[in-house]
Amino acid sequence: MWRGGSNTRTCKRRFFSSPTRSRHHRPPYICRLHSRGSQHLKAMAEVDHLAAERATARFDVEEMKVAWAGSRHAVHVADRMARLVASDPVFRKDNRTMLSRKELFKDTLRKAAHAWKRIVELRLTEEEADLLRQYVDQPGYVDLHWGMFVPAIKGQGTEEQQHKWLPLAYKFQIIGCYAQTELGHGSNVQGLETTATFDPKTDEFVIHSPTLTSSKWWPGGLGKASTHAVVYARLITEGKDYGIHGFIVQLRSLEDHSPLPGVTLGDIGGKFGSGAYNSMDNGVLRFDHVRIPRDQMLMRLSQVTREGKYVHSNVPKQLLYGTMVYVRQSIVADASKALSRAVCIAVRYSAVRKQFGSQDGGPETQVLNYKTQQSRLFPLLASAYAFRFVGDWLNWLYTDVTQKLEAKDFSTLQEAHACTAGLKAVTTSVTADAIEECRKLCGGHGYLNSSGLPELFAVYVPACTYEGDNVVLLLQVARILMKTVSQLASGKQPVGTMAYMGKVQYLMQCKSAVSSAEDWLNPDAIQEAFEARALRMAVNCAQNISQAASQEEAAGFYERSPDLLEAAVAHIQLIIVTKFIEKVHQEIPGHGVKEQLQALCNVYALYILHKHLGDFLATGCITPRQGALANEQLGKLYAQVRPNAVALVDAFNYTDHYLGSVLGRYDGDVYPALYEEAWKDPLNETVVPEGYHEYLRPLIKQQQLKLSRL
Ligand SMILES: CC/C=C\C/C=C\C/C=C\C/C=C\CC/C=C/C(=O)SCCNC(=O)CCNC(=O)[C@H](O)C(C)(C)COP(=O)(O)OP(=O)(O)OC[C@H]1O[C@@H](n2cnc3c(N)ncnc32)[C@H](O)[C@@H]1OP(=O)(O)O
Ligand SMILES: Cc1cc2nc3c(=O)[nH]c(=O)nc-3n(C[C@H](O)[C@H](O)[C@H](O)COP(=O)(O)OP(=O)(O)OC[C@H]3O[C@@H](n4cnc5c(N)ncnc54)[C@H](O)[C@@H]3O)c2cc1C
Repeated sequence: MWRGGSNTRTCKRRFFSSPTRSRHHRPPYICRLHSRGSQHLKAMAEVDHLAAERATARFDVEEMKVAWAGSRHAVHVADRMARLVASDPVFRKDNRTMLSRKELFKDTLRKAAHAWKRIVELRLTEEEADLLRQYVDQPGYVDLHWGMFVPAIKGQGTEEQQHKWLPLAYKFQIIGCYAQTELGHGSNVQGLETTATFDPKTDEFVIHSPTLTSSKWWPGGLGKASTHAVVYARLITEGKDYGIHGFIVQLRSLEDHSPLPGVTLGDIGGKFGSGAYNSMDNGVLRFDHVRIPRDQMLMRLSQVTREGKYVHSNVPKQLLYGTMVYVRQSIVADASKALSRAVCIAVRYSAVRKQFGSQDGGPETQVLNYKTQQSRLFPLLASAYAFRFVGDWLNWLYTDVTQKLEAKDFSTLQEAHACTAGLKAVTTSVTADAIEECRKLCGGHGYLNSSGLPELFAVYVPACTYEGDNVVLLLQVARILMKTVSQLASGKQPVGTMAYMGKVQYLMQCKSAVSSAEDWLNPDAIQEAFEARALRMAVNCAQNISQAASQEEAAGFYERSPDLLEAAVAHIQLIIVTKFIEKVHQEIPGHGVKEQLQALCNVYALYILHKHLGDFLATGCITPRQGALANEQLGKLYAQVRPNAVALVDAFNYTDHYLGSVLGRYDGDVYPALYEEAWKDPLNETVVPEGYHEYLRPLIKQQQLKLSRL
């Protein structure tokens, strides 16, 4: 009966109804856990398997938390919001990868509604509410509502339009998304096909999808949740096409959520990975001559009059792309969060995990002590800090540019575009690769969903594509670099992050003075090498483009685009290194904090130098011997980081709930957690699997019969 009987009865039922039998069949460790109950679990949680690691830290972790978060206030608020989420059962997420798409989506709606309820009940500030949503940690329509719909109206709507629409959005009386990308075009915004044709007879725009490829495709929150969208379409009036503009369009009834007449919409289907980004309803949308009032065109930058006359305000057209610039800078800030989560898991687990080295019966070696593990992991730890600080700086730049734009000063628009596009591209590419590297650093267990790493990777990796494909964005940076190089001859001094190019005479011929490994600890030596490499790569590209005299400049750019990509990366890496060096030069309170950040800054810079040694050598910035010295110094820095590694990831201040990883647990008690987690899998709900009677038993019986006939 037990073995051959119903296989749908659950283990849980059996365990409680027949303890003797269940104990016999249940894995021994689980029996022990259950018999001792929560008291035993609590006692286990009090054991800190990483205590010895924490004791070796040579700096004040609490002060490092402040340096990471930006202020004592930021640590405090983040702490409070993280705990609020972690202690609320509605925000449970450990079962997420086992939910079907429909269950996952409903769970997302539930969490979003509950988060909103808590935000209102507790009267949370905007800062607190943003953090609460971050710690809920499940992509959903609210990200696009707050992250793109509201900013698009703020940035491109007139005062009047903001007055009308923002209060509705703030109170969730409407839910909005950002509908730009189409089936046929994403990167090429100017190639979008949806039309918005003005009809002066009725004072309306007619929104239409003329082709299959003009179907809106990808917008998050569109598929099932949004009632409204900011739709990007070609504005046509008086028979003329004025290019892409934004329009607020209602999609669904506010009574029963059904699509409005002429609107066809739905979800575009399952995406990469289990759980992961499948909580988001990325959607498809088609319009069949849908009419909207004229005042639903976002009219801050340009207007259409009652008579149908097109009027463009005296502002750069690129302001239309403002929402993307805003989100790109947020994505840079987000990169350090995703990367630090992965690194936190990999560092803690590497300190717990032991392999080899106990021939004489002594303890095995912690894998974190292997030099190869350190050389793969510590640069990622350093990158997490580097991205954090460059993200803070980018946020400052964005705020500064926004204030200048308000005052009709457009001089820094190009700088904002180059920095947001380039940093978005580099930080997301590195982070996506780093999460996968952290998975490998955790060996086999990293491949389990319960490690948290597969889901983190699957959620994160589309960041390399959305908000601008990374290659397309780097080519934008390259174009600006080429423009800057070409202006050098005319004596125009570059500004902002391009200012170093003004030292062209010096940087084109300078030779590094480094003569010992320690010399690479000098920030001036690092800065000079990175500046010379970036400038020489850009100038080489510019020369190669202009030398192809038979070609148009655009054709030369096209031909040289792989090299241009590398020049853009070099320029962006220089910005990251520079901002890290500037951060370390500041006053940083707390015992040993500055020293640790100094070490991480050097790790970051010398790791990039080592990894891209070819660039540095090919451009003649340093000699092979100096390259070898940099690598020698890097090894010494890893040894310096080693005793501080666990404390450096503790400084991220992540709760176990937010990390969502049995390998990254704060207490390092990894093995019981892994073991317990396995038994939660739906496959383990029955001892005999579904399908046994259909497929396994007949197979085995058939073979037994054959054997018995022999
Ligand atoms: C929702 C997020 C919430 C919170 C954020 C927090 C964290 C984020 C976490 C998760 C994100 C969650 C979900 C993701 C949602 C994703 C949304 C999307 O993907 S929306 C769609 C995004 N689409 C794109 O990014 C398209 C990319 N393409 C472009 O931007 C343009 O087509 C491109 C710049 C490539 C080309 O533009 P084009 O007009 O064709 O011109 P050209 O290259 O010739 O340039 C002309 C001129 O303009 C300058 N320029 C270009 N862009 C900008 C800009 N943005 N700002 C300023 N200036 C710009 C360019 O340099 C050139 O100048 P010159 O004439 O040479 O001087
Ligand atoms: C998870 C996710 C969420 C999204 N959310 C939204 C949303 O909310 N709203 C929205 O409007 N959109 C959204 N998007 C769409 C996203 O913005 C686009 O997918 C993105 O801009 C890339 O465009 P594409 O898909 O057209 O890529 P393509 O441009 O077709 O890229 C394909 C390949 O061509 C290469 N390529 C393209 N152009 C060039 C060039 N000029 N030079 C060299 N190589 C080139 C790219 O590097 C890439 O390798 C989302 C996408 C994803 C994946």
